[in-house]
Amino acid sequence: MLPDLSELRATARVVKLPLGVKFRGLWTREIMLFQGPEGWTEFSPFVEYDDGEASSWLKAALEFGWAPVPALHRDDIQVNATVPAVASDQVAEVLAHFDGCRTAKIKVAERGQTLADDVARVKEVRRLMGPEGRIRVDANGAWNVDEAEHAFHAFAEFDLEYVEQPCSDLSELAELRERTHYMDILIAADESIRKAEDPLLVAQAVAADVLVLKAQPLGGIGAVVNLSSQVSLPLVLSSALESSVGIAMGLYAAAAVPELTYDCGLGTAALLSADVTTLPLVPEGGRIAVQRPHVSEDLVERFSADPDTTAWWMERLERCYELLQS
Ligand SMILES: O=C(O)CCC(=O)c1ccccc1C(=O)O
Ligand SMILES: [Mg+2]
Repeated sequence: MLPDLSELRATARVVKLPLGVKFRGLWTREIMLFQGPEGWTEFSPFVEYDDGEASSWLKAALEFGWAPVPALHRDDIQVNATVPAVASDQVAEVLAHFDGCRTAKIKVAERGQTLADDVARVKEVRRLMGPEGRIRVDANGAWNVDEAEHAFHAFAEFDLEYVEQPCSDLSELAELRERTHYMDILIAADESIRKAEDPLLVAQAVAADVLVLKAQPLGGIGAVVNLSSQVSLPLVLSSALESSVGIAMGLYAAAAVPELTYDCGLGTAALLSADVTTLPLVPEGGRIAVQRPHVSEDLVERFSADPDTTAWWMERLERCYELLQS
């Protein structure tokens, strides 16, 4: 049962949060928040996503605000530092926001940059973290198979934990995996899962070694738990660059899956330069406790979006709500 649209409209708030560094081409993050009986919840599909895709994010938001969370297997989550595609001389400053994280995920293959830029950034992370640091990279599907294979060789000396979404298509991932098998670098699927009609089919294809799951795009914590029970590959719960409210949804999803072998990508509130709580859910000692943040009305007010942006989100909410009802 969905809450009434009138109830959603009455509690909906739209905020625009600034980022400390550019991420995914963005300097600000637009987010709609609701207050349900279970607490604050977040609806924040990126603005360019169509209503079909965005409606899964709404389903997730309504579940987190209006339904109790499932049974939990742990009360804190080990998270990775997330390093955007910054210049190598900015890496130390970014890592400083991720207290105690033993794992770092580095964005690579950003448009307008070269493989040499990526290698320099990865090299700097390895230098700062030392040999024990666990380092993964995320190409967001930007390479073709040849480019990806070339990049794997360029990264060979850095002892990567895995490469996330090196190519966009599942068939490319499968071919790359076969070609580079001998190198012992694992491949993780992210967009392949979160943009799929049926994530289960993707999970079962022999194209990846690790699955990246995001609660909002997959339709919520229940959907993540359901998927986790049907796959045997290791899972990494990750954020979609949310406020601490959306991060909380990810933390509960990570706590609700039976097994976690890798650190989760849920430290990204550290990339925001403002949040809707005075106690952001950022890593301490490499971990974040599973909890809902205390949302500050003052901060919601201070970072409220302008009326046109708010109206645009209200209309998006109505269209997505209608899709969920049909
Ligand atoms: O996994 C992480 O470390 C952080 C989350 C992240 O990278 C991300 C955040 C927003 C949108 C896409 C992605 C992604 O993993 O590609
Ligand atoms: Mg990714």
